[in-house]
Amino acid sequence: MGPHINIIWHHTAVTKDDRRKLNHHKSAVLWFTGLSGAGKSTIANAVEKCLYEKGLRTYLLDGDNIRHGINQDLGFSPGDRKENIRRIGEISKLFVDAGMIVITAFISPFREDRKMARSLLEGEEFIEVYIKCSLDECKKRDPKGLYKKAKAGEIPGFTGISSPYEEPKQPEIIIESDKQSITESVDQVINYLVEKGYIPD
Ligand SMILES: Nc1ncnc2c1ncn2[C@@H]1O[C@H](COP(=O)(O)OS(=O)(=O)O)[C@@H](OP(=O)(O)O)[C@H]1O
Ligand SMILES: Nc1ncnc2c1ncn2[C@@H]1O[C@H](COP(=O)(O)OP(=O)(O)O)[C@@H](O)[C@H]1O
Repeated sequence: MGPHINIIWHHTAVTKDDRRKLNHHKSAVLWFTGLSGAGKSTIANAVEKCLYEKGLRTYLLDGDNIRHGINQDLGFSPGDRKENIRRIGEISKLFVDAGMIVITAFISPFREDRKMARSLLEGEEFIEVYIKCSLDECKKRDPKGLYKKAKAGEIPGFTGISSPYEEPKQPEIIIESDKQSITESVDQVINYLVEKGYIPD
């Protein structure tokens, strides 16, 4: 018997659908995944700004920021990354329930962990966005100098260098950030949301 044995789900008087109606748009999570330096934060911020300017309700969960707060107890072992992604998945679910468009920007390198995050949400609420960028280009960009440190052996288990990144097999959106501009990437995400009926045109 687990610790949940005497805990019973309480249905709320105001529902997710009620909150979506109030917002005039659907709620979902845009789950960005990709190597360090691929452009997750840059594109996620630009997408959020665009959605905000359209008057839509959004919230951005970004790797570095979350690791300063709720996930400050976690490191980068596979087990800690799994727990990181599980918590982000649960937090995303709460925001989706609140009627918002959530954007997450985490490396989330393991397919199984992303699958678990997807399974927490309903059908079309989880939109996987693969920020595809060659490792060479990420190393060249190295916006935080982390690849340099990893190469010098100063960061153990660094994704792409000494820890694997498992590419998504069937993401809803693929952004090739080493081939397309930030503006093109933002348009691609917005067009997807409009075409699939998440947000009004
Ligand atoms: N070992 C190791 N591997 C990868 N990344 C590392 C590591 N140590 C620190 N960092 C910095 O932490 C950011 C990644 O955190 P995430 O929460 O997105 O990682 S994960 O999804 O749990 O794998 C990552 O941010 P981004 O560069 O924005 O991706 C790095 O700045
Ligand atoms: N086409 C592009 N799309 C996204 N980022 C780009 C692009 N071209 C150059 N960059 C730069 O690459 C870096 C990506 O860093 P960041 O967004 O922090 O990546 P991540 O969050 O994936 O680690 C930024 O300095 C950004 O300005």
